[in-house]
Amino acid sequence: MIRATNVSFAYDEAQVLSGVDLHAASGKMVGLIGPNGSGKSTLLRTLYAALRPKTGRIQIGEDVVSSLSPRELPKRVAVVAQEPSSEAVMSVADMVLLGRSPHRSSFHSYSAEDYEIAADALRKVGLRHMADRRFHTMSGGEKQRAFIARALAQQAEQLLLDEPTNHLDIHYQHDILQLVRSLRKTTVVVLHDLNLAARYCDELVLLNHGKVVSSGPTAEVLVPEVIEPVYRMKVTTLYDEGRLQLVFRPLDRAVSVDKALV
Ligand SMILES: Nc1ncnc2c1ncn2[C@@H]1O[C@H](COP(=O)(O)OP(=O)(O)OP(=O)(O)O)[C@@H](O)[C@H]1O
Repeated sequence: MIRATNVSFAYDEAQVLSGVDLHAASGKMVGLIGPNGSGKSTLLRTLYAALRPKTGRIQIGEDVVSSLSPRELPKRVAVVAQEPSSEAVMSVADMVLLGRSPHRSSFHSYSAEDYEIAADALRKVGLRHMADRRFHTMSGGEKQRAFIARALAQQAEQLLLDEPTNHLDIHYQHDILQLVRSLRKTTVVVLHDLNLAARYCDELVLLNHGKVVSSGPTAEVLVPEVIEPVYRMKVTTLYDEGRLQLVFRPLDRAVSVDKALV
């Protein structure tokens, strides 16, 4: 379980989050959505204690996140963040094995079980055949899948993902989110694509200007009257094989300028 209660955060003087609440129940997948700059990544960083909120509280299960030691935290929470492209010369297998670091004791090498878990994680993201490749020679999409494999190898019950479908083609966007969903971990995932959010998330939290505009079951948040003013787009909802999908159209500029002048 992950719970953020009344979280506020500012970079220097600039207030970025104000009184944000988020709850991901055990085994549920919660999507964090909102326009550019609305505070999604900042909120995610507070969830894994990379940033300390000015006010409010973050709980992972029964524990306040700031009380977890640097060794305990990665056993509880695995993160796939927006990473700067790494030029580190290591094999894909070694990169994924890093996910096992929190589980091995200091000065001990990886166990046979660690290698098996890392191999299994690579298999799950479809990269087992690339285990010996140099990580820095992989494509953006392959790197992204390797980062997800590293998070899987961590075997944490909580999973935090910041735009995990970045760089992935349409097949792997769905493939990765299907995989994440099948894991039944407690997941908070930042997504820009509202149709991916519609398909894979149990619940959504919609941020705008650092505040929660709407939260709850996916189909209750993804309604035109909520989405249109936040994204400034015309939205039509439809059901494809029983699944909610959204179709977007730019607002008529003339109409929106007229409205702004009224
Ligand atoms: N390190 C930083 N120092 C100062 N301001 C920052 C920093 N990181 C982010 N910001 C600002 O905080 C606000 C929220 O940024 P954040 O990255 O959390 O938004 P986001 O919703 O994830 O955006 P995007 O969808 O564009 O990735 C933005 O105005 C951004 O410019």
